[in-house]
Amino acid sequence: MEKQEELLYEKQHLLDVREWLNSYVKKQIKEEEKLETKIFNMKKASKGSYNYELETTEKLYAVVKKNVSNYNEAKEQPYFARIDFREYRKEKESLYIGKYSLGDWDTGDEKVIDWRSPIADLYYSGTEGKVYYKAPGGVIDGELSLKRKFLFNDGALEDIFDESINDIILNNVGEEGTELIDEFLKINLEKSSGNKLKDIVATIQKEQNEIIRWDKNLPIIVQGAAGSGKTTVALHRLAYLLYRYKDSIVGENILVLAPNSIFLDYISDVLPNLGVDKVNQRTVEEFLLKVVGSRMNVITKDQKLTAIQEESEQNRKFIFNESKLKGSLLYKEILDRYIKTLEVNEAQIDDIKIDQWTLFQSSEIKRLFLKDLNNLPINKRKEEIKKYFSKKLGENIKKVIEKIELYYEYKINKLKKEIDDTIERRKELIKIYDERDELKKNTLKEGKVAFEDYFKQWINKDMRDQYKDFLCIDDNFEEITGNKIPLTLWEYIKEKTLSNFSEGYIDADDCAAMAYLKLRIDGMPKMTEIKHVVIDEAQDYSPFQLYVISEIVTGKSMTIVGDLGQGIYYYRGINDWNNVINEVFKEKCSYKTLTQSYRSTIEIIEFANTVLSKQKLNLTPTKPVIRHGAKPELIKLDSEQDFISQVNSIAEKIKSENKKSVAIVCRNFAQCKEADKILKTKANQIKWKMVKENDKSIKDDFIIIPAHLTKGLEFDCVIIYDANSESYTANEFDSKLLYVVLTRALHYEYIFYKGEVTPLLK
Ligand SMILES: Nc1ncnc2c1ncn2[C@@H]1O[C@H](COP(=O)(O)OP(=O)(O)OP(=O)(O)O)[C@@H](O)[C@H]1O
Repeated sequence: MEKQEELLYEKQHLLDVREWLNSYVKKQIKEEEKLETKIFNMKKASKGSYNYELETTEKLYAVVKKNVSNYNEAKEQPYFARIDFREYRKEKESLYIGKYSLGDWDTGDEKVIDWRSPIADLYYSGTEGKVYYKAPGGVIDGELSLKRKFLFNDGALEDIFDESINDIILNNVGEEGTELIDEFLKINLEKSSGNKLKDIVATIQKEQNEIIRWDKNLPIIVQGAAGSGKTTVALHRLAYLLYRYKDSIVGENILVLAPNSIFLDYISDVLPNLGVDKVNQRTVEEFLLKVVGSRMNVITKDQKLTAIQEESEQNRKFIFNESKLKGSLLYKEILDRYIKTLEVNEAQIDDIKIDQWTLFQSSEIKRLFLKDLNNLPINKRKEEIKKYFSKKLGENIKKVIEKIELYYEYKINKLKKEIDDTIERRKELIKIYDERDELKKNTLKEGKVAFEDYFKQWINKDMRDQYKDFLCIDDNFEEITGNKIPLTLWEYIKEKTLSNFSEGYIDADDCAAMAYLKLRIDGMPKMTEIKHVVIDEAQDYSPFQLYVISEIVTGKSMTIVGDLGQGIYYYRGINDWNNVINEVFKEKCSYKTLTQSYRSTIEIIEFANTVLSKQKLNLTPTKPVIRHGAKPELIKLDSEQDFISQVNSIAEKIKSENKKSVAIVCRNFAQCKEADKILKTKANQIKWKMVKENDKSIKDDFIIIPAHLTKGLEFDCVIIYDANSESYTANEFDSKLLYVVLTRALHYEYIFYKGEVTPLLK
C-alpha cells in the first residue's frame, strides 16, 4: 500500500478503537455504579464489622474505577505505535502499543498492548527481520515485518512513520560513517519545554530501553551525558519494574532520591502519567534523617556551596577536607571502630539490683550482649535482653524475696539465741519482722522500677548524643581513626559539628554518618520496605551516602544515574564510577553509559563540549541527535540598558516562535538579585520571576535562577547573565558549573559577559 492508503487505514482503525473504547467505558461505568451500590448495601448490613466479601468488592471497585479513568484518558491517544510480528509457526499479528494495555477483559480481546509488556520490547530494540523477545515462559522467536510510529496532534492522527522508510540515511555523520535520522524522534524533540519533565514512551531509544528493562536484582550505574535521558529513563524503569513485578512491588516500596524540591516538582508528572502512583520522592537528606528519626534543620550542600565561595582559601581547604572525609568509606571504617569500642564499653555493666539484692547478674548480661546476641545491632541486643529478662523478672523477684526471708530468719534466730526472751527482745523482734515485711513489700515494687531504670539508662536512643560521643573520642583518637586523620582536621570537624548541633542544625554531610550509626546501633527503623531506589544526579552523592542507602534497600536493588561532567560537588562527590563499583558494591554492580544527548541542538552541544574538554576527567564528548538550530551567541554587554534591550529582544523572539521557557542563569544568588533589580526597576515588558533558595517549584516561564539550581532542569532558551572571567574562572568547579548551565538549553543559548569573557569559553 502507498503511504496515503496506509494513513487512511490507520485513521479508520483509530476510529474503530475509539468506538470500541466509548462503548467499553460505558459498560465499565455501569459496572462501577453497580459495585458502588453493592458496597453501600454491604457496609450498611455489616455495621462496621469485618466482611471478607466487602473487602474483595472494594478491591474490584478500585480496579474498575482505575480502568474507567485510564480508558477515558486513552481516548485521546490510545496507542503510539504498531508492530507486525509473526511468531514462528503462527499467523502474523498487528499489535498496537500504548501507555496502558486496553482490552475487553471479559472476552480477552486485547486492543492495545502495554509498552512494558515483553513483546513490546520488539518495538524498542528489534529491527525488521528475524527477532526474538523474552517472555515469562521463555524466548519467543519470529519475524518483525513492520515498526510504525504514529504522530498525533490534539487527538488527531497526523502522520505515520515506518522504520527504514522514513528514517533518512545520512552519510559521513559521526565516527561511524553513517547514521539514521529518526524523523519521528526529531519532531518530538523540536517541541517546546514546559515546567515539567515529560514521558517518552513513544520514542525510547534502544540503549535507553536496555536500561529500563535491566535486571532488578543488581544495582545499575548509568553514566550519561547531559540530556541523554538519565532522569527520564530512570523513571520509566520504575514504571517498568512496577509492571513486571506487580505481584511483589507497589509504589510505596519505591523511593526516588533527587537533589532538591524544585527538581522533585519538575519530575513529578512523569510517574503519574505512566500510571504510577504513591512512589516516595525525597531529597537524600530528608530520607537519611527519616531513617535517623530526627527532625533537624539541614544545612544543604547548596547552602554550603554558597557559603564556601565567601570563605578564605584556608577555611575552604578545611571545609573541602571535612566534606571529603565525611563522605568517604574511611569515615565508615572509623565509625565501625568506634562502634566496636562502644560495644566493649557498653558491656562494662553492673548487676541489676534492688539495694544489695541482685536480680540479674552482670556476667549473664555480658554473655548475652557480647556473645549470644552479637549478630544484632547494639540497642536491639539490649532490647532482646530486656524482653528475655522481663519474662524472668517475676521469678527473680520471688527469689530475692526468698533470700530476704532467709536473711531475716537467720537474723531472728541469731537474736533469739543470743538474747533471753524479754520484753526488749520481743520489741526488737517485732521491729525486725516489720522491717522484713516492709522490705518484701517494697521489693516487689522496686524490683520492677530498678529493672526499667537499668534499661532506660543502658539503651541510649538519641543518635545525636551517640554522634556527639563519637566526635569526642579524644582518649582513643589514634586507635579509632587508625592514625589516618590529622588531629587539626578532627578538632575542626568536632567544633563545627557540635556547634551546628547546639543551634539545632545538621550539616548535610553528617546525615549519612548519623543514619549509619542508627542502623548499627538501633537497627533498621520501622518503615515500609524499600524494594528499589532511584538515585538521580548521583555524581553529587558521596560514596558513604551510596553505601548507607544500599544497606537500606532490599537486595541493593538500585538505579543510580549521574554525569561526572556535572559533578559540581566533586570535592566530596564521585569522580570515578570504578571506585563506587569496587568499594561500595564490591563489584556486584552493572554499569552502562549513555552518550547521545536528546535535549539540545547540535550547535549547543558542540559549544558545551568545548567546556567539557577543559575538565580534568577526560570524558567522551556528548553526541547530539541530528537536530540543528541557531549557534549559541556570545554577547559583550556595555551597560544595563544594553542588557535590558538584549533580554527584551530575545524574549520577543522566543514568544514569537511559540517557545515557552527562558532562564537567565546567574553565577549565584547575589547575581540573581542584581539581575532582578535591573529588570524590575528599568521598564521591561516581561515579568521575570527570581527563583529563591527555598522555593519548592518553578511555575513561571521567564525566570532568573542561580546556576547550581538549574541541575536536571531544561529551558527552551538559556541566557547566561555574566560569563566574565571572574564569575567563571578556569578551575574545575567553574568548568563543571558552566557545563551544567550550557547544557540546559533546548533551542537557544545566549552568553552575556561584561569585561573579559571566561577563559573556559575562549
Ligand atoms: N528517547 C527520547 N525521546 C524523546 N525525548 C527524549 C528521549 N530521551 C530523552 N529525551 C528528552 O531529553 C531531555 C533530557 O532528558 P533528561 O532530563 O532525562 O536527561 P538527563 O540525562 O537526566 O539530563 P541532565 O543530566 O542534563 O539533567 C528531556 O527533555 C527528555 O524528554
